[in-house]
Amino acid sequence: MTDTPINLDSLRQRIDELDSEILRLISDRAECAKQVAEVKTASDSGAVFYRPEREAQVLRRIMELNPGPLNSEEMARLFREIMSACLALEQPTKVAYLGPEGTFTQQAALKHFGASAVSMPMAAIDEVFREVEAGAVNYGVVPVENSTEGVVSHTLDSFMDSSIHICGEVVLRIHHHLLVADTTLRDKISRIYSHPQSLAQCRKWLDAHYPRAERVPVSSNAEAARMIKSEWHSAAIAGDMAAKLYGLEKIAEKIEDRPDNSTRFLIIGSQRVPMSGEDKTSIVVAMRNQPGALHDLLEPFHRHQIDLTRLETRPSRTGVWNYVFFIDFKGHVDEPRVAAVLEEVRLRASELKVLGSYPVGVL
Ligand SMILES: O=C(O)C(=O)C[C@]1(C(=O)O)C=C[C@@H](O)C=C1
Repeated sequence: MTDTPINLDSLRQRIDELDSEILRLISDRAECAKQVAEVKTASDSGAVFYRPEREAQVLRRIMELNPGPLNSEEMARLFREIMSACLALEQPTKVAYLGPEGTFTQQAALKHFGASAVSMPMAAIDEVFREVEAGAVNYGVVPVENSTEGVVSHTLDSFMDSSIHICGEVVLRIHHHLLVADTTLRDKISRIYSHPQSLAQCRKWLDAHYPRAERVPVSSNAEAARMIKSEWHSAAIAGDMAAKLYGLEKIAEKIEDRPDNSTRFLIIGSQRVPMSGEDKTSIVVAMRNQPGALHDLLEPFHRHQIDLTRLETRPSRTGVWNYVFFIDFKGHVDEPRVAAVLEEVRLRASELKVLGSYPVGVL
């Protein structure tokens, strides 16, 4: 063998050299981002620093180019953080989310904006909307649908009376754990706290393992985690963030009934987002209460071969129109075929509101 033997010292020396190179490259990138901010500020008095379409393109490109051995999601997560830090140099980004601290919505905000954004918990979904509308924060994060439990109706209702746009989406795998405090008597658990949706998502597991424990619904998983600190006979169902925040121990992990349990969150803001190349559009449509209304609404989508990804019906609160449909489909309002469909739908509907076109979630 002619190869020099590889030893720990020489490998670490190589890692040091690479780190120096990475450090220089990240610093160069950050300098570039600062210059981008100057260009944006010079060309527009109301400069918009966060660009969801560009971020989606950067992450998709990285995932495509990734040579391994790190997997593409992992690599994108690293770049997510680099971009988050670069954006913070341009402008500190304030993000309101449905709190309290430790909820899955906070985890979604972190996943989407990275750790350099400043995230602020709000007590209710409409408060998140209000903070964004008032300009007190730059963006908001709210849950919209869960794969097991369905739609979050508060969020859909909030869109009906708001001028807010959807700027992005993020999908989070939801893993629930049974948590206890160090003072909990584990063989005496008689009460289990959690958000009603989480209790529902773990119903079968609870039936099998704690059939006699009282299930107590509370306003959030994080609140459940906080409450059990002072009750020796209680446990909570919550996620990793809440467990860490309140220093709780997981006595059973991933107890959700469906392994593919996930929640989709929306990023809301006041800007319209240009095309990223792989986009979705959300609209809300009111139709007259007459036979065939749903068919009339969907027919143009079918004819123009536009993929619907979600269709939700909500009772109209005005009383005049009985049907209000929330529709998500693939495509962006700036694409001619999407514009054509929306023109047709506008003629058939009594009201049509485009909630936003935004990049399909990358991470
Ligand atoms: O390209 C831009 O507009 C930038 O501001 C740069 C950058 C980046 O770091 O790549 C940072 C923030 C934006 O949200 C998008 C991208």
